[in-house]
Amino acid sequence: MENVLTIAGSDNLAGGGIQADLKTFEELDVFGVSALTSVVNVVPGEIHPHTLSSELLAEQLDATLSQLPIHFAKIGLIGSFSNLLVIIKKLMNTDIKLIVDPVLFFKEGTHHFQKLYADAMKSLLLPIAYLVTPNLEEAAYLSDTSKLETQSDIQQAAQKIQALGCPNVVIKFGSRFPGDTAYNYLLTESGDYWFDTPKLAVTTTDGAGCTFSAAITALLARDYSLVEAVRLATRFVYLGIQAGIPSQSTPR
Ligand SMILES: Nc1ncnc2c1ncn2[C@@H]1O[C@H](COP(=O)(O)OP(=O)(O)O)[C@@H](O)[C@H]1O
Ligand SMILES: Cc1ncc(COP(=O)(O)O)c(N)n1
Repeated sequence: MENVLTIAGSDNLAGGGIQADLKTFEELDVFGVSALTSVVNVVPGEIHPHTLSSELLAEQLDATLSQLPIHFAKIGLIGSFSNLLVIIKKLMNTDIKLIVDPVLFFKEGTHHFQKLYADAMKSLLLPIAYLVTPNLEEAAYLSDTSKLETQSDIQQAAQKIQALGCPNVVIKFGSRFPGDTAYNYLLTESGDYWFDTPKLAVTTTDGAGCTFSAAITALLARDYSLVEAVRLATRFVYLGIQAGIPSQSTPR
């Protein structure tokens, strides 16, 4: 069984974050290991992140990478500029493929946006990543585009993000795009692909993005092609949302 690493935050409700990643890895038959960047409390309408020190993150990465062969790592909430630098330092000269879920904008609630760290993600992390999986707001930020309203806007944004140095880009426009269909758009160096499912009229989408990128990571580690991994991950997330349990504060 392949080992797969997630570098992410803890989500107290376990819809997203490291909990979602490890559960997804388990479900998809890879052995998940973790490096925790932060502890997040999701309270109604707000995200309260408590970021761990970069020394602690570095120690976790050293301990894991020195003991286990890892070929794929998923990066979720990083939490600070100094944590981002640690991740780059520890992973840049390895052959580990990095799947980056930017986690700059949460649908679970508002939180303080760190521009220094978001910009460093563009200039330092994406050039060493294999795949980046932004949601609609993150795609707008990373591509410096003010409005993503049509499918052609999404294609152009993906090209701009690819030009930052990351060969593969999937833009998720599930919850934030009007209409009855949830789309994922994949741009690779050899072609582009659309994946769609009906949009579910439910509120159980917390953690959908984390689960999506964790599923792609697990499937890549199991030797699926990128296109097949995105196709299966789209279906996996759809079934997960359908089976989701609403929290008491979520309107039904
Ligand atoms: N209402 C929905 N119905 C069906 N699928 C959805 C819905 N909302 C999100 N998804 C799926 O969840 C994934 C994550 O989308 P989204 O919620 O936009 O991103 P994030 O969780 O990163 O903010 C998408 O790829 C999409 O396939
Ligand atoms: C620690 C942490 N990281 C990320 C998310 C966002 O999850 P998503 O964008 O998948 O809804 C979350 N809720 N908690």
